[in-house]
Amino acid sequence: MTRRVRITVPCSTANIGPGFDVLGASLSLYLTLDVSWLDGPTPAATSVPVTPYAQVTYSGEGTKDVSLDPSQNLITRTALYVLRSQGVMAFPAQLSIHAHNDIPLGRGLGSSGAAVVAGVMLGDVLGGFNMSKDRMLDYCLMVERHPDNVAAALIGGFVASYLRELSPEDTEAKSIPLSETLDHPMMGKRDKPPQPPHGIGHYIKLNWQPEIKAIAIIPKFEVATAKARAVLPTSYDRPDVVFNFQRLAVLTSALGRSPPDADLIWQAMQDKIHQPYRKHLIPGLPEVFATITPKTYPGFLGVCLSGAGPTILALAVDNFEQIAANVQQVLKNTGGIDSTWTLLELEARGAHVQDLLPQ
Ligand SMILES: Nc1ncnc2c1ncn2[C@@H]1O[C@H](COP(=O)(O)OP(=O)(O)OP(=O)(O)O)[C@@H](O)[C@H]1O
Ligand SMILES: N[C@@H](CCO)C(=O)O
Repeated sequence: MTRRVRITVPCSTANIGPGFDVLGASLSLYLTLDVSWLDGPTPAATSVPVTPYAQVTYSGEGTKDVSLDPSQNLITRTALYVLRSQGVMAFPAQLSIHAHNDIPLGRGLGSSGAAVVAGVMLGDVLGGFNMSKDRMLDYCLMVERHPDNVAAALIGGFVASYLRELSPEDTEAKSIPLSETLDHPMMGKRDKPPQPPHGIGHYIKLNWQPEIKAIAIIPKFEVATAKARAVLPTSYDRPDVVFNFQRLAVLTSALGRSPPDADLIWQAMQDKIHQPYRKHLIPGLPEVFATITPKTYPGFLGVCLSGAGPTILALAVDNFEQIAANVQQVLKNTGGIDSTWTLLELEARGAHVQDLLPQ
């Protein structure tokens, strides 16, 4: 019998100023997969075709760039990793996947995190594994190593997360799939990749006042996360670390208070760990940070780089159009950068799978 499901994954903003690789919030832009396949016995390891087959179609953001080859596409590669690590060596028969993506790629809104979460959920549903979200997070962290985006996209809401320190054996197992499964031409292999260690990622949902909205000002160019991580130093001075700790502790509570305290939040969203090193990747960013304060716009709460950038995220309870227009103008005038903007809300639900009626 043909089975049909829809997988919905929200975008996410990571860091929110001082919470580098710690804080994430899922927001109301989505990647959806409409999936159908012939539900039946899974192929035995010895009878699998070397090349995985799935009919993949795609619309929305990234249509020109994203590969439709299931052995190249991040979503299908991740799904295959989940399946193969549990002994299911191929996709089911007559698998068809239509991805519709509203999350712009390489802009700091967690497009890769959403693709990884979608891939893990796809592998789970195709294999019928019924994994818990905690276990899915382990799988996500085998592919995307910082937990902030994937934890927020998977769980939903405003999320703080950390990675457990792994034993040497677990660390070894954790390093295998990335190199052997995703970065290598694994699709020709019949070996079963190792499963992730259990409990790699830990998280807690934090309160976020629903009146706080996220204005995403999205420059019309991409910054690859790998490039934006490569510019960061490998060690920091103690005053800079303490500066971030102090603000991070305050911010995790401040965004949950009503009414939000604009002065407290604006200060608490300052950062010395990643934004100063990334500013040359986004011309005009220092001017944006210097120009817009709670004094210049009532209702404005704070501003930061979204994830690794280049999107700028302004939090506010009012004056959304004016704040967005001001950021766009500063980016244009000082950096020569064109941008679009959109108003997003916290998405509390996180990634989910919906059964659809067979056609
Ligand atoms: N829907 C998708 N389908 C397939 N691959 C995708 C999809 N979305 C993103 N990717 C892959 O992820 C890459 C972008 O990842 P990158 O980490 O650089 O940016 P980001 O996730 O948008 O930003 P950030 O991590 O800062 O939030 C794309 O170039 C593409 O390879
Ligand atoms: N915490 C990550 C998020 C980007 O995916 C970073 O800032 O590099």
